Amino acid sequence: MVKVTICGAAGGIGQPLALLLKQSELITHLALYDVVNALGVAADLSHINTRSNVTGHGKEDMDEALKNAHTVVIPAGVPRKPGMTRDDLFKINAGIVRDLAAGIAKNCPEAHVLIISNPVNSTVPIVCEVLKKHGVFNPKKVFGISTLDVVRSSRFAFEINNAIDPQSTRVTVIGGHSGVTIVPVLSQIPGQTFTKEQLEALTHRIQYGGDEVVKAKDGAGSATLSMAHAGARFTNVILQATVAGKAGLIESTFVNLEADPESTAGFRAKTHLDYFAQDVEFGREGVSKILPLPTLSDYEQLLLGAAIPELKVNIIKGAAFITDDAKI
Ligand SMILES: NC(=O)C1=CN([C@@H]2O[C@H](COP(=O)(O)OP(=O)(O)OC[C@H]3O[C@@H](n4cnc5c(N)ncnc54)[C@H](O)[C@@H]3O)[C@@H](O)[C@H]2O)C=CC1
Ligand SMILES: O=C([O-])CC(=O)C(=O)O
Repeated sequence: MVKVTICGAAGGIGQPLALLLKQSELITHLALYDVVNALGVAADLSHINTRSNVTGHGKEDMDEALKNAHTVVIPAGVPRKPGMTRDDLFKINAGIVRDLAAGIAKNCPEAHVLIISNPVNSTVPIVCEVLKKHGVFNPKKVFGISTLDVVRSSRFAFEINNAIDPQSTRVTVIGGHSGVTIVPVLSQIPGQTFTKEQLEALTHRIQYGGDEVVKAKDGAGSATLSMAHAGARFTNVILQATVAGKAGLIESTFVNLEADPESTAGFRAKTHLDYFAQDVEFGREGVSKILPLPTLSDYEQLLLGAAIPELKVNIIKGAAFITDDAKI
């Protein structure tokens, strides 16, 4: 039995993500949890002729939705409106993610937890702290989904240089998932021939790709379809590695560096960061290896230098939200 639960399944991301995951041969049970309309979305999706069973779970049914899940994907929470930063979402989303993490600790403590809800740089530490409080934290199994930054990098690079195949070119994106904390390592794209101006414009567009969508949607939310694509891509990688046992799969993702203490010891000593987005190789248990940082150009070194202080503030804010007397 491979049960995948989506929390926030009736939302802008949740619905297309559920649709994409309904295509997966590796999922036997797709559980859709939301505080509104989960039953309707589940009934609709359940008519699609693939093998997985679909169940819908409303507000009072979180425990059943999460019970024995193999993987939990979390796009629950509010999206941005124009003029907001991702950090502005903390006020509402921190509490939502905290309560879902407590539900995971209780109902599926062994699950792989894939977090989409923003601000990812803070919501991932929140989930980890809650799981720690319940004594069930496994750093190899908690991931911030930063795949949309990777997807945008390949697509935007292709728009400048058509020789780069947008589907097969995987760009490493390190740091975090907001503004200057997003550091695309474009120097490592094979055959890249960007001018300095192109490189700077491309980097800026990737760092602020989310704002491009927020502005275009003009008050109706942020990226949903491209995020569902990115979320399904990452979830499928996790399932391929953990269920099908496929070796050698690599994606950039925001993780707790305790997932691979040996290979990250030097980086942690230098930066004092406990979380970072970096290329990860996956295995049966989740993180198999956090790969060493790729060689960075001088420009990318500067970007990393700018990312670290903001990342640190975001991480501390998330972890500090789960205090000793936090209601979990
Ligand atoms: N990691 C990334 O790259 C990206 C992250 N996001 C983030 O994803 C989140 C969701 O975005 P959208 O789907 O566009 O928002 P949305 O508002 O369309 O959907 C969110 C869903 O979460 C549900 N929800 C709220 N509280 C809940 C709770 N306690 N338990 C279960 N479900 C709950 C809502 O009822 C709603 O259906 C936002 O925080 C957004 O910033 C969005 C795009 C990219
Ligand atoms: O920009 C936002 O608020 C949503 C997001 O994380 C993205 O599109 O990268």
